[in-house]
Amino acid sequence: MEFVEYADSEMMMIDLADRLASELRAAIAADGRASLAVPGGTTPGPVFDTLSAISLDWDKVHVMLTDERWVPESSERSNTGLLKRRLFTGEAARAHYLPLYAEAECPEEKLDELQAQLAPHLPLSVVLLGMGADMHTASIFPGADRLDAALNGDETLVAMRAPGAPEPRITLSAKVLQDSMRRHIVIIGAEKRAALEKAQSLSPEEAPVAAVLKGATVHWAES
Ligand SMILES: O=C(O)[C@H](O)[C@@H](O)[C@H](O)[C@H](O)COP(=O)(O)O
Repeated sequence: MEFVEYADSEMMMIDLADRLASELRAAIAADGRASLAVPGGTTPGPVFDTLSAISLDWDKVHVMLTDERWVPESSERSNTGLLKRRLFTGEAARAHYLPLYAEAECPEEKLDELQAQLAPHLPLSVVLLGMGADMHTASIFPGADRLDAALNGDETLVAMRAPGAPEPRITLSAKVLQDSMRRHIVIIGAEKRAALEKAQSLSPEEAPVAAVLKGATVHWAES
């Protein structure tokens, strides 16, 4: 694991966007196309703002979420809504979106359909992840109902219900995340830095982010 510390989060977001763009260009040069997975939540918005303005062959890029809350796009909690507002605009409007949500009461009803859409775009070329102070990443939460399947199973997508998550989640499995050789984790603040340090000595069951640290680059700023 590489740890990169920045003087402030603004510099971090710009540098991270540039790195992601470079890695997407490299994947396109090597394979003729690229696939990118990004998180939702409150941290990555500024990365998307910068990345969306960068010129590259976005029409050769397929983008998916690392995880989604099982809510319609119109919900303010929708990660899809976040991407459509802040990533799929400007240059990146030409990218192709692979959804992790479809209209249904619960994610289990749509798992097969959604997984089939993702399959042609795996392994992922580039992955950006967030992390919670509880050391979850994507929607792989400690104490979640299908934590073992998400950490140790062969499924691409796992439906999760976790203590503290207001709605059902759907998440890429640790296997899918580990299969990407270009993996970045972006965190802000002293609490998350301490949680990341703690996670390095815990099991993935206790600290799910531990399952994706090997080979990852962690980007951190105090604020
Ligand atoms: O749906 C989500 O919330 C994200 O996809 C999730 O994986 C996020 O990366 C962590 O929960 C950290 O969230 P913050 O960046 O808001 O702290």
